[in-house]
Amino acid sequence: MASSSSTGGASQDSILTKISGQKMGDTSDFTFCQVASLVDEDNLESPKRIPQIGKITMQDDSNTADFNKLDLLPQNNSHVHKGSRDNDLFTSNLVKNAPSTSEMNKSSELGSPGDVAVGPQEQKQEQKATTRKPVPRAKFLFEKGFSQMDWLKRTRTHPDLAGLKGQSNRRLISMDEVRQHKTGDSIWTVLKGRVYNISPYMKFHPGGMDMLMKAAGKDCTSLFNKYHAWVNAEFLLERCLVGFLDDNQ
Ligand code: HEM
Repeated sequence: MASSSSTGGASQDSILTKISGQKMGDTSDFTFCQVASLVDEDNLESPKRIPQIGKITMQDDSNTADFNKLDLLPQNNSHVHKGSRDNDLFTSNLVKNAPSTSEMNKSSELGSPGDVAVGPQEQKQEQKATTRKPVPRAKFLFEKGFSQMDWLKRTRTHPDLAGLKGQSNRRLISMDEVRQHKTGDSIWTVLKGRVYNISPYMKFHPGGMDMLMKAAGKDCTSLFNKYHAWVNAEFLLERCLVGFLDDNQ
C-alpha cells in the first residue's frame, strides 16, 4: 500500500512520478493521497467507536413483537389437515419452507430489521447473551396414523377397501345407485367416470373429512378439480373402486 512515508526510496518515487506525472505527497492528485489507517495509533479511543454502533437500535414498526404477531405459519389455514405431515408425500411441500416460530424468534432476537449491522465479534456476544431454548415448532393438529403414507400402507394390506364382498368392480353403476350410498362404511362418489367408495379414505383425506363428505353420493369431479386437479386419485383410490358410472341411465 502506498504510504506517505518516503521509505520507498528515490527509484520507487520516480516510478510513481512517471506513472502519475506527479510526486507522492502531492495532495492535488487523489491517486496518491494518504489513506488513514483504520486504527488511529495516536488516538486509542478510535477502535471503540465501531462496537458502539451495535448498541444503536432504530425504533420502527417492524420490531420483534410485531414479527411474532405475523401469521406466516399455516396453523390458521382453513384447510386444517389431520395426521402427521412429517412423512406426507403429498403435502409436505406446502409447509417445508415456512419459517418456524423458533426460527422467527431466533431471528428477532439476533436483531430486528431496523438494527444497524454489527461486526462478527459483536454478533457472537449478542447471540450468547440472548440465545434461549428453541420454542417447539407449531404443527398441525394431525391425527396420528392417518398420513398419506399410512393410507398407502392400508391400501396394500386391507383385503376389501371398496366393500365389494367378492363382487366385481367392473360393473356399470347408475347415478341413482350412487346417491343411495352416503353414510357409514359405504360412501360412494363419482370421479372422472369411476365410482369409488371413499368411506375408508375419509380420515386420511388431507383436506379434511368435512370437505370429502361434500362428495358423498355425488359426482365430485368438478369439486375435485377445483381444489386439486393435480392429485392422482386414480392411484390413491385404486383399491376403493366400486365400478364405472353408467352414463346411459
Ligand atoms: C374424492 C377423492 C379425493 C381425493 C383422493 C383427494 C385427495 C386429496 C389430497 C391427496 C390432498 C392433498 C393435496 C396437496 O396437498 O396438494 C387433498 C387436499 C384437499 N382436498 Fe381433496 N381429495 C378428494 C376429494 C376432494 C373433494 C371432493 C374436495 C372438496 C369438496 C376436496 C378438498 C380438498 C381440500 C380443500 C384440500 C386441501 C388443499 C390444501 O391443503 O390447500 N378433496 N385432497
